Amino acid sequence: MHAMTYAFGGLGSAPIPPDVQEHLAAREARAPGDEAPEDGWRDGALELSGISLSFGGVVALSDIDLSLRRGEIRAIIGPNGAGKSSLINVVSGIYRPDRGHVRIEGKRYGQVPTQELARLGIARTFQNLALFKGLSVLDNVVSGRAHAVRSSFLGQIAGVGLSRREDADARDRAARILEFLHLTQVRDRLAGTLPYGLQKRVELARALVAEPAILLLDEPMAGMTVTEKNEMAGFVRAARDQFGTTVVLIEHDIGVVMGLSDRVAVLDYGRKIADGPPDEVQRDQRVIDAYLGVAPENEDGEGI
Ligand SMILES: Nc1ncnc2c1ncn2[C@@H]1O[C@H](COP(=O)(O)OP(=O)(O)OP(=O)(O)O)[C@@H](O)[C@H]1O
Repeated sequence: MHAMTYAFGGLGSAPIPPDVQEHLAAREARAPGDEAPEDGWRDGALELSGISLSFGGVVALSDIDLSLRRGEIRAIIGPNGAGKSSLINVVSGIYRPDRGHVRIEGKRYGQVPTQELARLGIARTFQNLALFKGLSVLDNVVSGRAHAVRSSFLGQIAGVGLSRREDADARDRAARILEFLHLTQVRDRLAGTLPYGLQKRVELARALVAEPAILLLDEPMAGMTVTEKNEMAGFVRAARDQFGTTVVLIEHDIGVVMGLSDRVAVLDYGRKIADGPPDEVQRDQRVIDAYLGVAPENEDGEGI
């Protein structure tokens, strides 16, 4: 059998370490339905049913249903204030919906227990950078393993209370994720000194080192140059391809969204107005009216 490799379509490749191969094999071996299905639950990674959420008189989300297949990249798009971040905040347990529930791997929650997010297999990045700017890139990424070690993160940074085995394991995994995301060269730099695009990539590394089944990305390409966006899109796709991660992506750059996503859900004033493959969604008149503003095809019939 040939060795598994990380492939980046033109960005190079690296061998997949044995423990990651084991992780992938275990995930593949898990039969659909192993997660104690409840009333009609099938083989999805994440499901939102009838989610409604208001802030005072402002309706942020209205009766949202959303079902994610394992390993899909699912974009959530829509105008400013449409409810995209609120949706991610419901999935990550920051907001409790007024109505509806979230199912993660078949288990149903009125409010997702946010302190147990990592244990539930969910990691997220934030719209605004949330790195420890005064720590090295490596230590930032190691902090993404905090859920997996017994000692506290502060103890870990201080080098106190962390078993040598835990420390070695966390650093080893962090180093491999840094290699996966082509960040090895900057691993000892203070995170706050890196260019913005690289800091966003370090955030992705910190989320991925937790080996999440579901990755929530809130505008991971905001403020990036075109080149940085393309690189980031390549890394998100590579993570999905290599680890089977299910990705929820909030992104305003329609070109990136349409090129990267398997399916796209569109929100407008808290309602879901479309949900389907990119080519279908970008031709939906309601989506054009509410968000895209222009027809997706130019006179030559080429897509955007
Ligand atoms: N914590 C909050 N308190 C009060 N109102 C809120 C809160 N969070 C969101 N909202 C309101 O809910 C609505 C949806 O906001 P949300 O941030 O989810 O939209 P969005 O689609 O992510 O927007 P953007 O693209 O600008 O980030 C908006 O009207 C917003 O003002």
